[in-house]
Amino acid sequence: MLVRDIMDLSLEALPIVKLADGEHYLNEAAENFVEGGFILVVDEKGCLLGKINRYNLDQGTPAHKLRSLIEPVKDTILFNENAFELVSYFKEGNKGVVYVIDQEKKLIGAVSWKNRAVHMLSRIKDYAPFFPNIFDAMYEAIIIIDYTGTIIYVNHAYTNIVGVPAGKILGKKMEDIEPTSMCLKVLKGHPPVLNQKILIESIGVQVLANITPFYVNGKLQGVISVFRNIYETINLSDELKKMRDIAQYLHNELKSKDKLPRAFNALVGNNRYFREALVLAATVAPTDAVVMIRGESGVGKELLAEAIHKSSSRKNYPFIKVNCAAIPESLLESELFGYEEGAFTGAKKGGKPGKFELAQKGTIFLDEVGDMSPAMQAKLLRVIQEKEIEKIGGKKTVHVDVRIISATNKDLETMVVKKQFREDLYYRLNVIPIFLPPLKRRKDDIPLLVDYFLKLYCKKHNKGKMIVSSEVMNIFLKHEWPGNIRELKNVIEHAVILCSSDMITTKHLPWYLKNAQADDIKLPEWQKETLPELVEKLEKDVITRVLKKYGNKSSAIKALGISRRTFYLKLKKYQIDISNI
Ligand SMILES: Nc1ncnc2c1ncn2[C@@H]1O[C@H](COP(=O)(O)OP(=O)(O)OP(=O)(O)O)[C@@H](O)[C@H]1O
Repeated sequence: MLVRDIMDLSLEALPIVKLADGEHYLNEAAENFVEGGFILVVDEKGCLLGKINRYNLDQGTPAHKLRSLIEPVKDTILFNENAFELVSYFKEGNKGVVYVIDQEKKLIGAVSWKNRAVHMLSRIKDYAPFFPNIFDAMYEAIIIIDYTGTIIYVNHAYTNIVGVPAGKILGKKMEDIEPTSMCLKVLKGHPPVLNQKILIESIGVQVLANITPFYVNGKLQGVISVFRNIYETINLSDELKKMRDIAQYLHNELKSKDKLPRAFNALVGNNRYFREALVLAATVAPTDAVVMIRGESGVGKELLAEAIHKSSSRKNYPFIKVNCAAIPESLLESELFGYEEGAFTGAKKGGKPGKFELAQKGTIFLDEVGDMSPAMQAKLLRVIQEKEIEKIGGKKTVHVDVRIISATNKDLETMVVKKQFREDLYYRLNVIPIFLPPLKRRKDDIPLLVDYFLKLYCKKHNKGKMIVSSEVMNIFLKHEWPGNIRELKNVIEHAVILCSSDMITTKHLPWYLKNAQADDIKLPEWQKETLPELVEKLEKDVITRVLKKYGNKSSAIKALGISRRTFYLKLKKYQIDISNI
């Protein structure tokens, strides 16, 4: 430790008189320094010239007179000196201050005998007996050689990393153990080594080392080498790289989050694959591209379609949804294209506009598009190609300017191969496919979604803040969520309505989730018995029941599908008394 590291009196705090150009200036500290004692004298460069007794000095004393009053300052120490030099000075009973100067004698500051670090350092010798324990606790290997090149110390980590017991090398010359050792080179004047990869040739181990000489009273005493196994470092740097990749990924995530238009705020989730889908959707939203959203029921396809619409130039025009699976085949055409008055019996007066017409300048969302009949597929293809519709019973065509977003849960590719879905329509609709992952593939989002829906439904049902118990959260995390986010949303609403406290517990869950939990609890009880024990129990139970059901042995043997001999053996084994049957 260097003196500069423990200096406690700064230059400004010292009473200084500066001599310059035949004049002198007292610094602020010196002007307030009214009591007896010494004022330090420096030249115009700040070099320490000596000290003057305060009583011999006042503002009016001419500069040339001051020089004759200067006495030498003995208590100085170099800025870069080892702090222990200073400690020994104070330990000798000296009180007061030691002035710190640099190589050019420029005054830098001072250390007072009240300095806390000085007092601590003066006690360090008390700790000296523990130094071996401290070094052995270190993760880095330490080896020390003295100025003759003799190995005087190695710690535990050294033995572990190098694999040589301390007893085999202590007291030996480094020259004999490792003639090419860097420690020897540093001892002979090679510059200190900092974080360098070094090969310990005698054992073929690569280490990352710091090797430095050490001095006492300015005299070289030896060299200390501190190193760690390079493989550890490689592992650490791999780890670091991984962390960097994660950080980069999160950074991109955040960036992409920032980039997502406001309409996407309705889609809650941070899962990587989910966010990637959103980023793609947000990118294509402002274009007029035809988008197909793929994913299981309840994953948020409609919500995403709406977000795309709301982030497009069509946002001030309608967003019309058509569920192609929910509308009977016979009605789908009139739903989509509308009809003229009198088109068929039962047709409304004045006719009816179709969804395409209603969506004029906006977006039509064709949900479950994979459920369309081949005839409807042909009609839809025509609308996409011609951008025109023909109303049922109508003679004219109507031009439509509508963006199409479709969605399906079906495996359209297989349907195309099996000729169940038109290939040309597939390519028209599937221009930009966006896949939304099912909830079971993004379970990391469950806590976030739970929180979101809790807030939503507590507000809707005028309830205070609620949380879910950890047991409930565990059930949620284990459940496979076949109904995806829709199911989770419903479960939370169900629980919020039933819960009258501030914590949702298992009793507020729908029965099937409660059962999932019950199954889990039962399992360990079952497992108290071994499989053969359970099989025997079941066998006895089945034989007894079959006997009771048929009332006679021959029918029971037939129903059980076993031989007469096996049957009697089992009766004996399980001590089944047939006289009661
Ligand atoms: N990421 C999400 N954040 C918040 N709510 C969501 C999210 N995804 C879906 N939801 C909600 O879940 C419910 C189901 O979503 P949506 O109707 O969009 O799913 P879908 O995939 O279109 O389902 P289906 O195929 O059955 O029509 C909706 O109430 C929706 O608001």
